[in-house]
Amino acid sequence: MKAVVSLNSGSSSIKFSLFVLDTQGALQFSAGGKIEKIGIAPSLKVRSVEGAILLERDWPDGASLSHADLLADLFAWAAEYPLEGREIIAIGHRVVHGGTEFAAPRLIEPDLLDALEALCPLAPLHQPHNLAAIRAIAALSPDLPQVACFDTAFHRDKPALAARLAIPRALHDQGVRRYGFHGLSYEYIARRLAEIDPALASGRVIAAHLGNGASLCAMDAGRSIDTTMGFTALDGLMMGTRCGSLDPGAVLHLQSQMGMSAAQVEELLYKRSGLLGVSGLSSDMRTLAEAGTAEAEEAMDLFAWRAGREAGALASSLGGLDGIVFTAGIGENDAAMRSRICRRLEWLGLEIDEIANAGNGPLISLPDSKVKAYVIATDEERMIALHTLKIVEKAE
Ligand SMILES: Nc1ncnc2c1ncn2[C@@H]1O[C@H](COP(=O)(O)OP(=O)(O)O)[C@@H](O)[C@H]1O
Ligand SMILES: CC(=O)OP(=O)(O)O
Ligand SMILES: [Mg+2]
Repeated sequence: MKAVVSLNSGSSSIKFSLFVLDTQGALQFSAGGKIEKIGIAPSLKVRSVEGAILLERDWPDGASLSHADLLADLFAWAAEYPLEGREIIAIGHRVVHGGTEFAAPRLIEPDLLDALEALCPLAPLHQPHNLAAIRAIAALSPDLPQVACFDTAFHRDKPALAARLAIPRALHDQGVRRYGFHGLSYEYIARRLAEIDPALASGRVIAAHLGNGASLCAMDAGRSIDTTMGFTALDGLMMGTRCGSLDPGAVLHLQSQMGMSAAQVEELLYKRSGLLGVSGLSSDMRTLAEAGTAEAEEAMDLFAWRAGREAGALASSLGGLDGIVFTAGIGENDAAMRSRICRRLEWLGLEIDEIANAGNGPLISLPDSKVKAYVIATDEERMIALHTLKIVEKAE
């Protein structure tokens, strides 16, 4: 039986899935799992389709373990995994930045890898890990087709204004423009919403991907017309360790008046800001929710305030709002944070159903609410597998 593997290296997690092709040619989930809390205390869990735990590991003192260290462990386990007649025909990867050139999934070739390498400075928490995984697999199985699926692709056709930064035109032409990320997640959410609530899916919806990386996407009839991340995945919402939108004057000040180098500013804004920076405690929302300190509380308040503010901006881009969909680690699991954000959107006509919200939905707005709210689990791995299959079938 043919099978496809998806690998999704996020900033704080590595998610992976094995899908098999059924007799109709549809992809069926077979097994998968994730390594989470990378950089804090990583843990790995792999489950079969029946829910049986195939592997569980914890590294309680593993703050120094890198994506590469953990991937090596994962590959060692995967090499022993009994395929039982399943033949892996391709591996698909989430590649966070496709730049101006790559707007659709692509079969990986050495030239492509070199071009994607050049984009590493624009996604330092992601792109190097994405490419390292591709190179590691190419070394282990040089003949296995690998496919790159870009997080930027879903936003490619947004209106020209939403892509432009207010800087000299020549820089836009050189690629300094707003791209947008989390596209595989938004593409999946757009499809799922069309199945769950087709009327809403054809309207004006904000999808809120709230994980360690966090962004919002304004979708008009399922297409991205605006998003909070821009040139890099540093823009927009406050995140686990990233600052989100920041006065560029602050960056100039850090460099010219406080003597920080470009590398130090990069480290500060990508790795020591966001929830971690404001709480002084952790980048992980679960830890903050249990902390009970004033700083942790303020970090969570700021997260909700910023999400409400950016949602207001996207509602303006959409010319109104019919619904909001929460997804990713925080969006799918953190009822208290969803409630805080929804209450900030009451002025748009959103009335949250606190009981449904406490049960994680899927519908978490009251029946008379003018704006609907849903919780929908994202599945970037399935989206990657779908794209990968299409590319390898085309190449055959
Ligand atoms: N049950 C939960 N309750 C609250 N927050 C959660 C829960 N599960 C995961 N999270 C939060 O989700 C975030 C990680 O999201 P995830 O989408 O897995 O990250 P990544 O962006 O690395 O893929 C962390 O802040 C984590 O605390
Ligand atoms: C683009 C991005 O921020 O991804 P992640 O949520 O995996 O960190
Ligand atoms: Mg993510």
